[in-house]
Amino acid sequence: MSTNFSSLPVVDVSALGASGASTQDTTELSQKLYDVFATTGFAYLVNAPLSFNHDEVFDLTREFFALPQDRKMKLAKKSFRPGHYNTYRGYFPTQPHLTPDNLKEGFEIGNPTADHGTRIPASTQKINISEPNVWPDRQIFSKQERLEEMYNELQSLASKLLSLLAVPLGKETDFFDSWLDDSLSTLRLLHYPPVTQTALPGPDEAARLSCSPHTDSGILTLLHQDTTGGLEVLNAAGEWIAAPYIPGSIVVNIGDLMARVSGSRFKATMHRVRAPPPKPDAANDRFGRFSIPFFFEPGEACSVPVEGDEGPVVYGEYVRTKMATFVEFQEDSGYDTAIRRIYEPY
Ligand SMILES: O=C(O)CCC(=O)C(=O)O
Ligand SMILES: [Fe+2]
Repeated sequence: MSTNFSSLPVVDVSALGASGASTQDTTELSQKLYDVFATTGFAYLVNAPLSFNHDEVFDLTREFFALPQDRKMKLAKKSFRPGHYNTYRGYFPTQPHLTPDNLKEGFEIGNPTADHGTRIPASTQKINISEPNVWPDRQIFSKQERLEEMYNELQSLASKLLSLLAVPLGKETDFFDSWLDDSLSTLRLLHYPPVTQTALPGPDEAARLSCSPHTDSGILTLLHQDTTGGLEVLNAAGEWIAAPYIPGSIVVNIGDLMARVSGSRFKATMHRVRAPPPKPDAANDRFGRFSIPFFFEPGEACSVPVEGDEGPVVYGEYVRTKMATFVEFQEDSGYDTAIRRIYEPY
């Protein structure tokens, strides 16, 4: 359980980009990160060393989601299109036939430079977590290379943050290095469509959500969110604290695995997203909220030592156990039949 915070701390990470950062700057940053992960479990990072800004990242996201639905569905995971080979990477559509508090579509990519030649073939595994990425044709989506660069930069930023946590956690400085061999990190573009004004709750009604309360499962998450707002984080008193957009910031939070590795010193804090209201110029802008979480994860074969537990966790097995409970990863999500029922009733 996190502490009783009323807002999220802001951490300046400029020391990560400066080639001449002093040892003192790095030690201070490392202590600061330890403190926020041990209290709120969530923070805003500012001055991160990235080559892209929010405008670029959200223009690219918009370009992807503006593709015609049939082009996006060509990239759909097998659970939505049984004839497809991709089980883990690719597109997932909104699922209005399921609970309404998870209304989102997304596109997920893994390590663009991974060597897929030596991996277990998809046919022997229900979910192939190390499969290659799938992409739209370059003629209809021009930003594949840029997204791959973003993935690599976020992986590098997350790796630097992780390495700073080794010493305050009482580990050797290179403790986490081997974790990142064949890392399974995921970059996920997300679009939460707007809900109608009438579907939004009144002042005394429960929040209408587009992402239900959860903790993230991996090491840590780096999140770009647009200006819409709606992200909320649960404090120890059981209050949902708003985490609005802060210009130029990235939200960071601890995942379940890292909380276990730290012997519960770090907090994997519960969070959720409120449904976005319609845009004032809805006639010209049909989109709701965009966000881009980057889930930083170890390699499939990584043996993760968790404190106070029965033994190390092999990361690939951990992911598969979790995935088996997610409806979008069932062999047949019911998407095709249910969507036909909703849109083609006769
Ligand atoms: O969209 C957001 O702000 C948060 C998304 C999130 O928590 C997730 O995908 O795990
Ligand atoms: Fe999350």
